[in-house]
Amino acid sequence: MGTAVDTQNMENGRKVTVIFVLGGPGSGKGTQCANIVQNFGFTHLSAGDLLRAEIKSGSENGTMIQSMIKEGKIVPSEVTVKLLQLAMQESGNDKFLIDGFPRNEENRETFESVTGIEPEFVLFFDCPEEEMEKRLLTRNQGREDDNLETIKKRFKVYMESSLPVVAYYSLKDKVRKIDAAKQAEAVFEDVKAIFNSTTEEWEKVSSLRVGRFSRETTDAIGWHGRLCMVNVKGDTAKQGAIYSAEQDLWGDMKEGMLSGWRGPAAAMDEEMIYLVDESKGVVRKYNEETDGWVDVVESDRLRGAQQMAARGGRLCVVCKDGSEIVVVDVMASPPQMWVVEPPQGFNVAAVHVLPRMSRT
Ligand SMILES: Nc1ncnc2c1ncn2[C@@H]1O[C@H](COP(=O)(O)OP(=O)(O)OP(=O)(O)O)[C@@H](O)[C@H]1O
Ligand SMILES: O=c1ccn([C@@H]2O[C@H](COP(=O)(O)O)[C@@H](O)[C@H]2O)c(=O)[nH]1
Repeated sequence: MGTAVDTQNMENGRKVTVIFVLGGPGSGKGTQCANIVQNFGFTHLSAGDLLRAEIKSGSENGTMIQSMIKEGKIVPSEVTVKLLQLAMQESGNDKFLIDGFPRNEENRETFESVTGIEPEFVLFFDCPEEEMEKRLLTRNQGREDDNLETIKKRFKVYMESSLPVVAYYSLKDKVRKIDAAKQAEAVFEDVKAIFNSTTEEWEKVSSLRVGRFSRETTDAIGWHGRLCMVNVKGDTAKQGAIYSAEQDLWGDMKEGMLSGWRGPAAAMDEEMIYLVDESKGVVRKYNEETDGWVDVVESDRLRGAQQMAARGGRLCVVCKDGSEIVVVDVMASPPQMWVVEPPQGFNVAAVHVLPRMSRT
């Protein structure tokens, strides 16, 4: 394990991420940790589960741990920290949810000083006592401590010893509080929002089959939750593939969509794909049912179109080497077109349409 000397959050030379998951007994920590593991690639280490496994293993500490758990008391820090360290080393992962620990200030100090690890943040499940009591009494997992007498003791220890740990991290702005009284699915929506906003990482998706796509210039367009990619925009032979984000699957692009992809393209609000046939100066839209492209409007101005953005019923097409943008209002009947020139001495390098662009 790392030490607190000069490395932080290092374990055997690798950087580790630790999130403490705290909350009262029965607040739903274990339930949500299972969801997080499935969605965000963490390893779940429940301190309580590790202690219970230690009892079962017949270790010399087993009897002491068992009586502490029965009384709802906190097992000495060195025992729990050792079990956590070992589990981290054995896991092979570098991202851990440590559930139900630290339970008091001494646990926290021991963990930080022994491992040199500080949590990325603390996920705190806030739940009223009556709700937690109801959940524990109906948990039905054969736990010796899920009886009213021990539950009351656990609540007392939680209030007196565990909440100060939450307060400590709160002062460090590390607490992410969750309303845990909601239905489990709704709680997970809130949990997801926290993880999505804090884990700024690229997630790997399934690979495109090797050789399917040559590494030429690629157009990639988001459309109905899919990503449509072609490797050449113009009139020449090209390859196309479609990735479904929901299924995490790549598939072939339909023949008509691919063969008609003859210039810059853009999806209007992810719904309708438009393109400009750069050699003919024709705006077309894609019809999924017929797998064909339908002419919308034609203009010499659009010949040689290079880039396009679409939003709010309008297309902005970069033409003439960036010296003009042709705006096409495809919602008007018939479609309207006008030219916007960049300031004198400037050329358009890229075009994006911000959400506030309106149709009026
Ligand atoms: N949001 C929820 N609404 C209703 N029941 C829930 C909810 N979340 C979990 N439960 C149920 O409540 C019980 C306790 O949940 P869980 O074991 O996840 O809590 P915990 O915080 O890990 O408890 P402990 O600290 O005692 O280990 C379980 O039976 C679980 O199925
Ligand atoms: O860090 C810890 C975690 C747990 N305990 C003891 O185990 C029981 C059950 O814990 P759960 O988190 O509910 O599974 C708890 O009441 C403590 O007695 C501990 O001492 N230290």
